[in-house]
Amino acid sequence: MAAPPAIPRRGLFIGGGWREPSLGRRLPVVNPATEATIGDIPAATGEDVELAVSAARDAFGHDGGRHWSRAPGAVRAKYLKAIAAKIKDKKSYLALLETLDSGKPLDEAAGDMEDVAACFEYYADLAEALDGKQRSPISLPMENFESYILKEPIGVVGLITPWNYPLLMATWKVAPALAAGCTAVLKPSELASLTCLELGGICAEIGLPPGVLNIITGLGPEAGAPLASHPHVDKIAFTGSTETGKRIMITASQMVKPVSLELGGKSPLIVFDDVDIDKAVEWAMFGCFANAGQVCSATSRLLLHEKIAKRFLDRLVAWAKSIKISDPLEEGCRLGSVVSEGQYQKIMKFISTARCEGATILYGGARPQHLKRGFFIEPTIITNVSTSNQIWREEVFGPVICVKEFRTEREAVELANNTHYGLAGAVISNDLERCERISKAIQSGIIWINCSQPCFVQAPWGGNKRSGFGRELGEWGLDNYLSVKQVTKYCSDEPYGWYRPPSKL
Ligand SMILES: NC(=O)c1ccc[n+]([C@@H]2O[C@H](COP(=O)([O-])OP(=O)(O)OC[C@H]3O[C@@H](n4cnc5c(N)ncnc54)[C@H](O)[C@@H]3O)[C@@H](O)[C@H]2O)c1
Ligand SMILES: C[N+](C)(C)CC=O
Repeated sequence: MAAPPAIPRRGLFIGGGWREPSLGRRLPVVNPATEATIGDIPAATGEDVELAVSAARDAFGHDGGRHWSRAPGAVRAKYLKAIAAKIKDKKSYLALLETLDSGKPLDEAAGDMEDVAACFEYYADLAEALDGKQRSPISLPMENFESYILKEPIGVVGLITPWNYPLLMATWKVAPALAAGCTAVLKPSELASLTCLELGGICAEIGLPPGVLNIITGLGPEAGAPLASHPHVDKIAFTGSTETGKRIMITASQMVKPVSLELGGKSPLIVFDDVDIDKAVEWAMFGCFANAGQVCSATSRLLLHEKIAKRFLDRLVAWAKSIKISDPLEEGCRLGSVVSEGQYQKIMKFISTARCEGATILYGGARPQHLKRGFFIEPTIITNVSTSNQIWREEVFGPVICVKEFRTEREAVELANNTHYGLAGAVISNDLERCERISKAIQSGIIWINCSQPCFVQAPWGGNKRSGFGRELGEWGLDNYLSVKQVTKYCSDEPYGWYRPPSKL
């Protein structure tokens, strides 16, 4: 087992340096796998938000934007590549910090750090390519006019992120925002901020111009809300719960401020009767038990064809029993703790409500007996679920899967769409035409065929319905931070000729 590193004591990262929070307050960092307090983070308030936004605004306009916002994309790409290189150098250390902070298995945290570096590299390439996309001409129906497009950074952006993939979710916003030429204030979740603060250290090491990225930690209402409502923040990009997303949208609407929202989900996985059962079971497990089910796109509603349901569930229970649940630093751990005591209590309440509403806890539903401390929950499989049950309707954000059977393809699609959410969906079948039909019929932003959860930086990510709007990743992720300006030129020597010239006296 890897030896835990000392937790660095960081300040807020503002204007390229570290600052103590204005009110001098700090929040404890608790390792959810041991319940021990291992450090603390600064608790920013409105005063700190002011400083961070002002630093970002100065950096945006500094020297007429020549050093950042109006610099060639190739200049910004150099910094993004340098950040990626540092992330790679520090991968093991950052993964350890992420695990200690969030409870996720060390193998998963290491994978996240690889994805973080890849995301910075990807947006470095898009920043470079942006230069070639400037002044792209628009074809017009009148020859005495010429028009072209400028893609400009939106300005100062507020980036508010959750705890489930702390550095990765921050990177999905920071990398494209910086690639576009924006300057940013990042507010990570108070439940897991350590690696985001380390990103501040990396920015200082590589010499990112001061104020281009500012990182303020603290509570949502105290640090996130003033950022969302700040009149000098030009856009808010938010990932988190649907409830907080609604609040952000209301606040932003007062200033007609653009928002992009990546919110919760309750995604379906449909399994037909023509599949290799063990292969499908593994995807069902990965779809809902990876990261202890704390995944926005978790396929937490499992729809099984009635012909295979019994066999499938027997195998699912057998596979679930074999998951190594342990301290997330232990080698081979596949289920760590959930992020906090609050999240543990919330998940347990979902399970007890499911039981009270008549559902069956087929497997799990409790703390694993061999782990006396830490916020661990067994992988939990719930059957006899009705579509009116809370466990069917609401996002649990824990290692809990609920199951229903279906007879026909139509019934499967109806059940899949029986949700206010629309982030993702998955189908497993050997009939690829059927998979294509279902891909079109499910109302969500992402569909997986014969798998669940793989995520690539090149492909768009985002939801429909109450899972939010806007798309991150890929070129769509860059567009989130660009404003499109039309420039139209009159290019004839002739007068326009709409009005008669005044008669000469
Ligand atoms: N769609 C996606 O891509 C995606 C990805 C990851 C997580 N999520 C969702 O995130 C949720 C879990 O994350 P969470 O518990 O951190 O969500 P949350 O909404 O509680 O918090 C998210 C962030 O918002 C901040 N915040 C809280 N109240 C605020 C306020 N009033 N004003 C401004 N900021 C405020 C928090 O401090 C945190 O930084 C789940 O619903 C999950 O599905 C979605
Ligand atoms: C796509 N993923 C799993 C990294 C983030 C969603 O919570």
